[in-house]
Amino acid sequence: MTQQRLYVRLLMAVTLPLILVTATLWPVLHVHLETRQESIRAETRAIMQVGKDTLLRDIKETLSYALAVAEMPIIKAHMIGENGEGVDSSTSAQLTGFLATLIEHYPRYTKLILIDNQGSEVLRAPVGITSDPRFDDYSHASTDYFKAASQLSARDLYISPPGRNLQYELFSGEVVPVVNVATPIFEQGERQGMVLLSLNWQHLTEAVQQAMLIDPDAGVLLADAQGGWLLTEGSQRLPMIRFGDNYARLAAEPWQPVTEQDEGAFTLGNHLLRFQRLDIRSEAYEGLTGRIFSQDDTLPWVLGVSLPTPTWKSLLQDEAIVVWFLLLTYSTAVALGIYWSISRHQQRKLRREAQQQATEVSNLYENAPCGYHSLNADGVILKMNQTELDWLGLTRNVVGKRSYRDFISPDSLPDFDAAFQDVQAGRQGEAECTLIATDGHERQVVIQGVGYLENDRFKYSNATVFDITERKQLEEKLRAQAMTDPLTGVYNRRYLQSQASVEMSRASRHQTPISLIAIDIDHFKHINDEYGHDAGDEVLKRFTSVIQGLLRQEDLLCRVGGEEFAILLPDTPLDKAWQVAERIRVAVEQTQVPIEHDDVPVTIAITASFGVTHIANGEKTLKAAIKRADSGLYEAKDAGRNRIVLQET
Ligand SMILES: Nc1nc2c(ncn2[C@@H]2O[C@H](COP(=O)(O)OP(=O)(O)OP(=O)(O)O)[C@@H](O)[C@H]2O)c(=O)[nH]1
Repeated sequence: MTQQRLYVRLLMAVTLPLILVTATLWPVLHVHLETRQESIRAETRAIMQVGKDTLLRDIKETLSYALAVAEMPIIKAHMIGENGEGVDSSTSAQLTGFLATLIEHYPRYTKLILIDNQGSEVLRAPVGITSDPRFDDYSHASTDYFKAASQLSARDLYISPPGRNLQYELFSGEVVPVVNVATPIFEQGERQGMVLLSLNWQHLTEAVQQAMLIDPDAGVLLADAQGGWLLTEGSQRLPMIRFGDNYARLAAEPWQPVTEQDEGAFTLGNHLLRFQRLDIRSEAYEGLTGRIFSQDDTLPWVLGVSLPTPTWKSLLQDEAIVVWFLLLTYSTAVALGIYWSISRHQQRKLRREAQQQATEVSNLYENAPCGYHSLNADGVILKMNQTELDWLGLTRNVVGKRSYRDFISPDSLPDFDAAFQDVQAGRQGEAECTLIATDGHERQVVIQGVGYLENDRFKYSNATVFDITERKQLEEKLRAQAMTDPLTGVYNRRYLQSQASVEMSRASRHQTPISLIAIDIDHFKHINDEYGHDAGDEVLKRFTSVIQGLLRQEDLLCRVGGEEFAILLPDTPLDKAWQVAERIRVAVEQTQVPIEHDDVPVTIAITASFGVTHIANGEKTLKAAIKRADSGLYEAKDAGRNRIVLQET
């Protein structure tokens, strides 16, 4: 159970910090990601603008260039000459050189041709480059630009679709697409011919691409209205696509949204694609030109740029420091969590063990086989264990209210007070006392106390209380056994000796008489011999019982030998002692002791002989008195037994 709780805590320690740290860092990272996404959007906008500017600038320059050529007086004059009285050969050579210089100066133009109204070339630069490798007769009459430009007014322009139809140029064996720009030449209100200026489309698109690839991750898209790919290089997503391929078919997914709106941006996979449709006919050219014509189905073009969008993965890959910080934060949080779980588990374990120990100690204290208590300087109970409370029949309410002395028997109080004084002085104190419970029950105890002092001032005492009642009772029993005869229960000779000196000195002090009777059962040997030893024992018991029934409390009956007894009679003169002896003699004589002999009930009659003497004041020991009494006893035996003989001192 405890182990399971530890596992749950460890699980929480791992998951909770992860959740908390993630919850804290998530919004920050999210904002960071959004900022980066926003910056990517802004970057695509900027790249688009650069691309668009580059494209339109080159187109615009081409248009201006074509118009400028058509407006040049020398060219107009040359065309009038061509159409009329003829041209001067030197002027023609001069013009050819001039046009060749123009083309050489601007390498992005592949050719410049002056064409008459019939479609025949008048002049071209550079000389030797045909409009198409398949043309031999230099006639442009069937071309799209000738047909279109023949219909145009002054300053109108025709732009052919890039690389459409036969508008290619051959450079060093490589065919490159071109855009043909044609504009009519008017002079004196008459159409004198047209100017054809071919723009190297590859040159233009490379310039556009170069401008747009300011971010090496950028991908450039340029397609015509039909989805024809207008770049010489492939795109990032379609590296194999080449000029003229059908982008709309090869990349239907991004193409679809492009056809639905003029401009916009959308996310495709992990790329952001921004696009804009450009119709060069409607772009403003600052009033330089008249109308601009082209083939309707190829315009507008679509210019686009794609940039990889930041993802969580790319964000973390780019932000190595953030990743390390995150890992450090996570591992620190998890480590702290694990440390917290384990230390808490250990703490709980230690607390549980401490509680268990405290309970055990408390149980030991409360239910110890001895009493414990603490008293203040006035002897008032400050603390008492359950054992002692039970002994005294008290409840805990007594704490702080009752004095411990209230439960000490009056005869024990001096000993208790003396011991308590020792304790208050900082010494060990010990006293044997009798405790009296609320129900009057007495208990013999030994109290061992020790005092606690602060700055030599007594604060409280701690005492251990041992119940010695049983020991006392045992001692008493042993003491009684040591003083009594085990067969008859009367006192023995030792007790007689010790007690006699007490009684004799008391008699001497109070000047009172004291007497001694010696008794011996007659022919006791015969009883033993006749009926057996057990019967003799029975006689002895009955004999003492009869005598005790005739004595006072203070008289002392002792068995001093086998069948010999003595009675010490305090405060008794000799004549009274004789009367007592006579009373006993008669009673013994009348006693019949019933016994079983050979399974037959029989009775034994007994008699006894007595020697009686008085103990004089001043006699120090009993010895002489015993001797006298014995002497009387022997006389009584000798005289026939069952009689009393007095022996004067
Ligand atoms: N049954 C029993 N006999 C005891 C005990 N103590 C002593 N005796 C016996 O008491 C007898 C005493 O006998 P004796 O000293 O000869 O005296 P007696 O037979 O009484 O004769 P007299 O005193 O002359 O009358 C002995 O046989 C002892 O063995 C005892 O505790 N029990």
